[in-house]
Amino acid sequence: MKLNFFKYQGTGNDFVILDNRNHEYDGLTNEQVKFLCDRRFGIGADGLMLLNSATDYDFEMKYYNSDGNTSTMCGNGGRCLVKFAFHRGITRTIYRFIAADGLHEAEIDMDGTVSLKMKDVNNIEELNHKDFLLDTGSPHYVKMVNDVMDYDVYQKGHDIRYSNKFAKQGVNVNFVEQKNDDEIIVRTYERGVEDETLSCGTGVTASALVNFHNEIGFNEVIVTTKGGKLSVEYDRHKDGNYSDIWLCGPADMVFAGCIEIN
Ligand SMILES: N[C@@H](CCC[C@H](N)C(=O)O)C(=O)O
Repeated sequence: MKLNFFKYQGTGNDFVILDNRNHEYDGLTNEQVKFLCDRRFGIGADGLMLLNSATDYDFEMKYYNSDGNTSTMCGNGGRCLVKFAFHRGITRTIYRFIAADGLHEAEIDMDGTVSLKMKDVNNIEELNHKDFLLDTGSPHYVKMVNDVMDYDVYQKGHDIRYSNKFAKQGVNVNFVEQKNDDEIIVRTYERGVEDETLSCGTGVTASALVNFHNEIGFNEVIVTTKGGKLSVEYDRHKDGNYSDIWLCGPADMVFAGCIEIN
């Protein structure tokens, strides 16, 4: 089968995207997804997305990790898919699309920045004063550390991800250093890639929520990742819940091509 693909990246979190509005790629197998994401034998990416058509929405986002399995929400992927939809002629002031965790809204700014509204977050489990567990569309473990750039993200991330508590469902593991009240650095070990990626949108969101600077009301946290900067805006409520969470940053096409797969 010949496949027309598009490669996008959002702060270095990279994705193969297929336009599946005419159901051309409905039969894609997990093995084929794994092959397409392979950095040596395939195109190379952290994940693959299908742009599906959807009644009542602008489109549907279907997400696969690079291990070939479908997964939950991907924040950087969602932002890239909105830019892709725009490039494919779906132009909206506010996009409304459906993903594994429900409805998302998104906007593309004049400078090309894509802002994506994430699901509300109601439960943050504080394991101790440095370790937290929450779901921002995908499950995330957030660990506050010092000198995150010198941290062994692969080994420590792997240890937590494969610990008894998470062995079955898996978890993404974020290591976070606080720079200022409203600035953090985040490195993430991603489930389904089973390695560190340059950036993880749902992980950046989770890390920013844990690091609020205003206990009640509006917060904006600037997040540095290995692949660039993102910002996360949100409202924190007195019951500790979060709403109006927006993940904002660049999302760009890298290249497009055609590949033959078995
Ligand atoms: N890179 C993503 C997260 C993708 C899903 C994750 N690997 C999982 O399986 O939970 C992001 O930008 O959020």
